[in-house]
Amino acid sequence: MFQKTYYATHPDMMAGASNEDLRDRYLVSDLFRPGEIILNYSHGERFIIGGAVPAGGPLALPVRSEPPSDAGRPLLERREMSVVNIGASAGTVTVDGQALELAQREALYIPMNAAEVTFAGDGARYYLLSVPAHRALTLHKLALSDVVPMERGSLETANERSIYQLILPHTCASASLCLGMTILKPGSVWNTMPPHVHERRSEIYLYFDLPEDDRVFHYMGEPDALRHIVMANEEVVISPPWSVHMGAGTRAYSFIWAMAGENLDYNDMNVVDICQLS
Ligand SMILES: O=C(O)C(=O)C[C@H](O)C(=O)CO
Ligand SMILES: [Zn+2]
Repeated sequence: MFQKTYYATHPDMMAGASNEDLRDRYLVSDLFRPGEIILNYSHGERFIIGGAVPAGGPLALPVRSEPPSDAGRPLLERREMSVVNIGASAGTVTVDGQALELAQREALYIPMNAAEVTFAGDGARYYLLSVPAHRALTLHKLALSDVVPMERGSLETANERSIYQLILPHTCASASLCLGMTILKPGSVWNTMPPHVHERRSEIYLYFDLPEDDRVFHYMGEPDALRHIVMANEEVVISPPWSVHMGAGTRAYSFIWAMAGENLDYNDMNVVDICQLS
């Protein structure tokens, strides 16, 4: 059922890790294949990280195949899910018979216990994230215009950006999942600068809106032992709780950040001074 399983890691492994080791453990590629739903499994917060591209016909979220006692049960029986349409065209997501149109950059929160979820629309590209949940909340569609963005950074420091908090307690109730989209202004390339760590949550970044020949240099690791992974458009990186997560692109781009863990407090983070990085 899963393209790949990503295991939880200890920061000690970073010192001896080659670039290939880092890519193998933290980079999630090949998520968006026409006509398929691709799902990956991370032991960090038990995130499912996926993509659905319904070219040629609707796609249905698969049912569980393991363990045998769960076989055939809905994937979301004990999970919640977010869906963001990063494609150029609108599409329709149907949840237990309720059809919702998602325009470009619109998001959907699907509560625990949804049994049948289908994805439709040529030109739509759905980014999927799911984490375990302990209660069923409300199906909720979110547009960027529904939230007041946090304006951060400046053009002078090449990090001027708008942070849209889409799934957080003040915008959309969830059991454990937090999600937002950050859009860099033209001429700005740095995200999350100065960076931070949050010991009580893991975070997942999907970089998109990046031309094919451009790249984002994503920095990770403990603040005094930074490493980087070179990332292309529509690739995902997993950030363990002990790692900073920040990047500089060869031009402006957008990214979707998502977290899960101990709490839903966006501000539960330790900001690191730039001069502490090495
Ligand atoms: O550009 C930023 O700064 C971000 O978008 C940071 C993320 O929201 C984040 O890391 C939240 O923990
Ligand atoms: Zn963060």
